[in-house]
Amino acid sequence: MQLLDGKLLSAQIKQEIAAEVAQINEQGGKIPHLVAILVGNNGASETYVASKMKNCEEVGMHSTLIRLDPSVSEAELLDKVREVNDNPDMDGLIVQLPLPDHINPDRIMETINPAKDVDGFHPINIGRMAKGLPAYVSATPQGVLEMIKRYDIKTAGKHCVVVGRSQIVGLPMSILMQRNTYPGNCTVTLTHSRTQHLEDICRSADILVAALGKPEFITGDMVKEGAVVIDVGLERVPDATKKSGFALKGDVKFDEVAPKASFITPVPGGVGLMTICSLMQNTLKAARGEVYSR
Ligand SMILES: NC(=O)C1=CN([C@@H]2O[C@H](COP(=O)(O)OP(=O)(O)OC[C@H]3O[C@@H](n4cnc5c(N)ncnc54)[C@H](OP(=O)(O)O)[C@@H]3O)[C@@H](O)[C@H]2O)C=CC1
Ligand SMILES: Nc1nc(=O)c2c([nH]1)NC[C@@H]1CN(c3ccc(C(=O)N[C@@H](CCC(=O)O)C(=O)O)cc3)C=[N+]21
Repeated sequence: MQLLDGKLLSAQIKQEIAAEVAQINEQGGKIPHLVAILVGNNGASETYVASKMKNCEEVGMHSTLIRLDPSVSEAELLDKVREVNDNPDMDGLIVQLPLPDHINPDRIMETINPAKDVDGFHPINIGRMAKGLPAYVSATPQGVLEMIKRYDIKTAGKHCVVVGRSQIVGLPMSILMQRNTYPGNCTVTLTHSRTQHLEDICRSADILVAALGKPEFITGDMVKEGAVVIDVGLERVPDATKKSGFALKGDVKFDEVAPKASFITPVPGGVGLMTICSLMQNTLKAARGEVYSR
């Protein structure tokens, strides 16, 4: 079993990004600037957004956090999004999910300028990604692809099973893995809560991507010997022995699954760190006008 080490990879990628930002700086170019909008004060969201901002600063990029009250109206949030769209200094914009129930996330995502949509959530980016055209790719699936590439994992002809069909993780993951490029060329099965015989389908996976948000759902008996196991799940479960009062759990029961897997991601220290790297890579592309010229 080999660990897919998100800590190691993300440190390497951050060095690469830092070198590129330094070069831009020397040449008097535009320093990439990522903006995050955080509505309310959900504990997990606070942590992730803070980490995104901190990572940007560490690689020499600019970052701005816009905090809004949970009672903010959809119209006010849309105005903020348009303000960032219109600010030429701001290259990338993420609106942290989940949003309060009174705000329609689709309306927000459709209002973000696709050229600044470093999350890859705008329908234009999802459509372009599906067609294999230049696009911002959803950060988590892009981070998973980067891991597969950097560990030189073979994907052509393999059966890839994705558990979970969310628009931000499972669905784009399945589209990317079936494309006619590396990493891809898999035969993909996309599963969800209505899937029958899920255990059997998981057992037939050469590459298993768990993104359902149910702590330790994937057990040892659901995994084939030698499978590549990617755990996207990240849940806070109460744990009195921890100072924070919670432990972080993935969707995979690591102790049971790891001995059977050829490669496996840990949680924490796996996919989450790669997600942040993807956001910074996308922001760099945005500042350079690589995907869309601005
Ligand atoms: N590491 C990272 O960077 C990131 C981690 N995450 C984590 O990944 C997990 C998934 O997040 P997200 O995609 O947003 O989740 P969602 O809750 O949006 O989607 C969950 C998906 O899993 C499916 N599902 C739920 N229960 C089952 C089940 N018992 N069997 C099969 N499928 C099931 C749902 O099916 P249905 O469609 O039928 O409801 C749905 O498609 C979470 O733990 C989240 O915290 C998320 C984003 C980034
Ligand atoms: N618009 C938007 N874009 C997102 O990219 C987005 C989002 N909304 N909503 C929530 C999910 C979740 N997400 C993570 C980011 C970093 C870690 C991460 O850094 N994880 C570390 C540390 C975990 C910890 O210590 O809490 C790890 O897994 O090792 C995890 C999860 C981005 N998301």
